[in-house]
Amino acid sequence: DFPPEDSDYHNYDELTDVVDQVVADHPDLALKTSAGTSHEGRDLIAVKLSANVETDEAEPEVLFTHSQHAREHLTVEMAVYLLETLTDGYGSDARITELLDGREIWILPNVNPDGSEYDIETGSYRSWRKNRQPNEGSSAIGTDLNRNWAYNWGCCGGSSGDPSSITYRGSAGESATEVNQVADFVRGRVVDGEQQITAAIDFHTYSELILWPYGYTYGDVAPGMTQDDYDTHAELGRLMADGNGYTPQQSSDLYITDGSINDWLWADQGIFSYTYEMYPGSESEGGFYPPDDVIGRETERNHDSVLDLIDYADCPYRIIGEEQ
Ligand SMILES: NS(=O)(=O)N[C@@H](Cc1ccccc1)C(=O)O
Ligand SMILES: [Ca+2]
Ligand SMILES: [Zn+2]
Repeated sequence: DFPPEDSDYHNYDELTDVVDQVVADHPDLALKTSAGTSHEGRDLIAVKLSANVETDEAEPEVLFTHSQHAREHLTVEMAVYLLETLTDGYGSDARITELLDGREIWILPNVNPDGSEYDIETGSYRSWRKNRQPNEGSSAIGTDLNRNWAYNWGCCGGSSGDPSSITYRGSAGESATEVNQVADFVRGRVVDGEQQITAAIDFHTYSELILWPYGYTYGDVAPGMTQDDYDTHAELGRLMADGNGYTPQQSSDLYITDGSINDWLWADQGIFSYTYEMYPGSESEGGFYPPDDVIGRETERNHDSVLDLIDYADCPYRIIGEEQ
């Protein structure tokens, strides 16, 4: 479990309890389903939020994923914040009500539960990042989920081929159990040939950044990314950064990565895709393990920015004045 001084963080069982409570309190707005099972057998929880949640309505869909990286526990708290705020606010907050009436929101609050539990199981943090899947021919455990997505996998020096590296890309795209199953979940949202999810945020810590694709190349435009596509990503990224004070940039401005979720969501599925690197801005402010007394402030900080993404999900190109 978490160290006693950080008891406000949710371990996997406590997260499950929160999900079950939210669904029990709001059965017309929240539906618990599953994106599959982790390597060690934990449920990859998926929660759908929408008015008339039992019905698959013709409404734009949005995807939020959390905790690809095990030690980035504040991202699970971000999911808890969204689950509670978006349901409790329905009927009282005008903007939340409007968005739940016209959108279908998928929250996957922990896509690497094995890694998260491993990081805290001794009561002292292990700085674990990867999943807990063994690697054939090596004693080193784990794949970096955010280098295992199958668009331009391993193309460009943005990941490692060494199983002991913390950025190990796996043996092939989607070789990681959790990546394969979340990718299947997303592919499952293609209805009559059209991907219903139009926008996504993958939550990480830390550095206070909003990142958009591509990560595999320094170029703004590249195959599958026109100038309009790029400008739309950038303008929506900048709008969201206005709301939370993070720094907006193309992810390759940080460093080149290959096999990231953002590149796959955009290039393979046509989903406008972002990474939020949450608080803190630096190692000196707590790095991957900020104290639990910042959870309330640093999750609420993203309230307006997240609602902006949900708002624009009907047609992200609106933000550059295009219909497309
Ligand atoms: N959370 S982090 O410290 O691992 N940083 C992320 C940053 C990142 C996220 C998405 C695309 C490119 C880069 C990473 O996957 O390296
Ligand atoms: Ca609905
Ligand atoms: Zn991360």
